[in-house]
Amino acid sequence: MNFFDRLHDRIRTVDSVVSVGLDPDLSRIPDHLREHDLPRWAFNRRIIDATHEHAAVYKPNAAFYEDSDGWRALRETIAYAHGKNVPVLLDAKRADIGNTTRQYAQLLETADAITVNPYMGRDSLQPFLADEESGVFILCRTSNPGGADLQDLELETGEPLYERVAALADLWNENDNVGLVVGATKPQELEELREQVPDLPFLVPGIGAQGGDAEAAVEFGLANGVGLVNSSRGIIFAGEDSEAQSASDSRAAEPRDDGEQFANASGQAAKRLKKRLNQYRD
Ligand SMILES: O=c1ccn([C@@H]2O[C@H](COP(=O)(O)O)[C@@H](O)[C@H]2O)c(=O)[nH]1
Repeated sequence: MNFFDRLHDRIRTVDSVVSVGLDPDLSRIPDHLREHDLPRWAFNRRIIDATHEHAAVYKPNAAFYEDSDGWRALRETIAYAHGKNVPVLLDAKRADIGNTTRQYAQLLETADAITVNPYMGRDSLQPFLADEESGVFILCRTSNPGGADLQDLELETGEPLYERVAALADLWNENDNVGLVVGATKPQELEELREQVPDLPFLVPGIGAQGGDAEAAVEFGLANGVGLVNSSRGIIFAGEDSEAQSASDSRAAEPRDDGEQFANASGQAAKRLKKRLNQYRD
């Protein structure tokens, strides 16, 4: 079954378009998990237990796993997410010349979908595009301020570069497996791109910590009800405040702190986000 059909089913099952970003910054993982063999895996497992009922996908960003323990943690994380029936979109932003990009495409043997960088052109994406079962999200108009440096450049036709990327992505979508990455910090561009490519689902990052527009993310991010709105730090580190509060409470009174409030807080944050985004769904 094609990735977007699987995603459609998942969205319907959990009534959610929330992509839970698994970016386990080691400096922010709760202290009591640091003694584990693989702290990032210990952290992610608890986050998955707490959030899976609200997750349309998990989106680990490869940047947080690019070392030997990290790759082990990522493998465990993906297998565990699959055990909960949640697809995994690996935010890896890959692509390279032919033989190298074929190596990168092997990432799709474990993940269900991947983000790729279109800068090197079609041949650099070919092995991803050819994988009919997997989803391929092409960076189009990213959420960061510097995204304008190249993506907004006006071509000789008058269109900005990101619109050309969208047009090419539409052309390359021969296997119905292509989506676009468009930041929630760019609501106007989201709207224009939705009009330009009505059938391509978007992955929309940039709400929460980056201050993007959640309503526009839903209104324009979904194609025929399928698309994803991502939050990473806003969900997985939602417990940082409550951990601090609980530490000061336990100094003041007695009690118990099993150190797991961060997971409960992430579950609550995912549930709240799902509810908020669902207000804007048809
Ligand atoms: O344009 C883009 C493309 C990717 N990202 C990634 O999404 C998450 C966002 O994290 P938050 O903590 O919710 O801000 C992160 O992995 C980014 O690398 C993006 O933000 N913008």
